[in-house]
Amino acid sequence: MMSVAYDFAHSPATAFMARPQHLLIDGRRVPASSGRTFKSLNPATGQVIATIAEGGEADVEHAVAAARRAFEGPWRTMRASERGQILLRWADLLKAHAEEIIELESIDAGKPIAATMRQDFPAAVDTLVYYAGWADKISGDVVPVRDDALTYTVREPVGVVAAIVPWNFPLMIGMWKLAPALACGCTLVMKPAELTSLSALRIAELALEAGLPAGVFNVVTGPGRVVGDALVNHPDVDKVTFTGSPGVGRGIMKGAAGNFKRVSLELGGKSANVIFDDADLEAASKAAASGIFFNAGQVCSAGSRVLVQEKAYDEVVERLAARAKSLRIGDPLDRRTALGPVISEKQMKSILDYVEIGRNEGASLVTGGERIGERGYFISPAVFAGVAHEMRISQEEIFGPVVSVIKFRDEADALRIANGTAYSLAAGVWSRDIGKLQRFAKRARAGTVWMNTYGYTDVRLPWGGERDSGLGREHGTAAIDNFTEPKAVWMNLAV
Ligand SMILES: NC(=O)C1=CN([C@@H]2O[C@H](COP(=O)(O)OP(=O)(O)OC[C@H]3O[C@@H](n4cnc5c(N)ncnc54)[C@H](O)[C@@H]3O)[C@@H](O)[C@H]2O)C=CC1
Ligand SMILES: CCCCCC(=O)O
Repeated sequence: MMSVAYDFAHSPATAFMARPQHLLIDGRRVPASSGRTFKSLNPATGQVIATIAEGGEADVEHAVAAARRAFEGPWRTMRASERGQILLRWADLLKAHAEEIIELESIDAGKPIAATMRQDFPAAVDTLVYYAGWADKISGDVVPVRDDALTYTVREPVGVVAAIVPWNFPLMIGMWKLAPALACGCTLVMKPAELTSLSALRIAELALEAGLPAGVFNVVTGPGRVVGDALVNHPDVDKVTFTGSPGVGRGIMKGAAGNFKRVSLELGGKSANVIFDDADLEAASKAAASGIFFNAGQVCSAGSRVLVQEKAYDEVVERLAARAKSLRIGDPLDRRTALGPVISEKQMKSILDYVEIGRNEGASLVTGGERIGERGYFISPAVFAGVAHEMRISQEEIFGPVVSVIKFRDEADALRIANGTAYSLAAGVWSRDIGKLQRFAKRARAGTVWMNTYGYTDVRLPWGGERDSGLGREHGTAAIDNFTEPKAVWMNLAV
């Protein structure tokens, strides 16, 4: 899709970033009411790449009002098949602008461009096409209750949705929220993470080109504690769909109580990747390395704990360290790069603090865990061995390229450790014994379990967890339930 000789300096993405990045409300790019802006930095260089409108409460008010008008007007009254056609046209436009969008996302989020091309962009388009197909297939049932009545159900769009998106997969996770909500007939106000606003603004422009009516999809950029908070507390927002930290998630649940708006939360993770000593250790170690170092470990379902049975422990530690040392670290726009920077100086310091914590707790740092260079936010991939289950680096989400390798005795011990954190988003298990695999999957507290593989997601399967990993599920039919409300109808047939 993108040749190595691609000229980024004169690319459409560079031209887009050079424009003042206004909000997108009611079909128009408008400056923030306050006129204030903030700078967006390239995590690979620390340099300013764009000037973004800093939305505030007044802008949220305008956006929610526009979304309400669009919901009560063109979008809800449009034929569902026509909604689906618009979403398909949007998908075609995204594909026609693939290079620009991939470049934008890679620069803005510091993502290795080969990964954005292979994972983020295709997953976003697949999600949009999948839910475009759903648009005219959301139906209820006729439920025969009594002879003198016609009783049936319908599923109706929940209304105006606030979508609050994190910085680790802005395009993909943003589309996980956008596509089903729009297919169900809802309208949205999206608040991208302030660190990664660009792809949301660009795809919103393309949605208008595809024929999405003004006001159906609005983007208000700006700080979470202002714009996000205003959306969560807004009385005319019917639903909040959020992906981010458990702390913010708790605040959202409290704010939503005002008008009992619906809430779905995709939060943190500290997923265990469990390797029994009868597993294919080469395959398991390779997948375990990808499971933590993909996206520089900034993945909620990252396999940040690798649990290894006693006999295989030293070999797996050795293999993981070798993989970590072999990763090509560098410019996200270089297709050969495997590991890019983490998202910000703040995140880099947080991760390096955890490396110190691990050392001070007595874990053994086998490799990595240091800042690379002075430019950008690069951290060498870290492998900790001798990690005890109770250590902070085994209990707390680091959200960076740091893996804790923990030894276990038997199946019961593996399950106890795997289930022994506040999270339950995902888990992996490796063995040649199908009984072990199934017994683990049956008891693992995880929304997703991978057997002899790790990390895959697909919009057709439910995604999410419980406790500090969230509330509810995204994807598949779960998303249709998220963005619609069932209504029962009784029609009297008595003469
Ligand atoms: N379960 C999942 O799929 C994912 C979960 N995460 C979790 O998110 C965290 C990393 O992402 P961050 O952006 O640092 O999380 P964050 O919670 O700080 O921010 C996420 C989003 O919430 C907004 N926000 C911040 N404060 C807010 C408030 N008071 N009210 C409303 N919105 C607010 C931010 O602007 C951003 O758009 C990690 O804890 C990670 O585990 C991240 C990605 C995926
Ligand atoms: C490729 C899988 C990414 C899932 C989104 C997350 O857990 O951060």
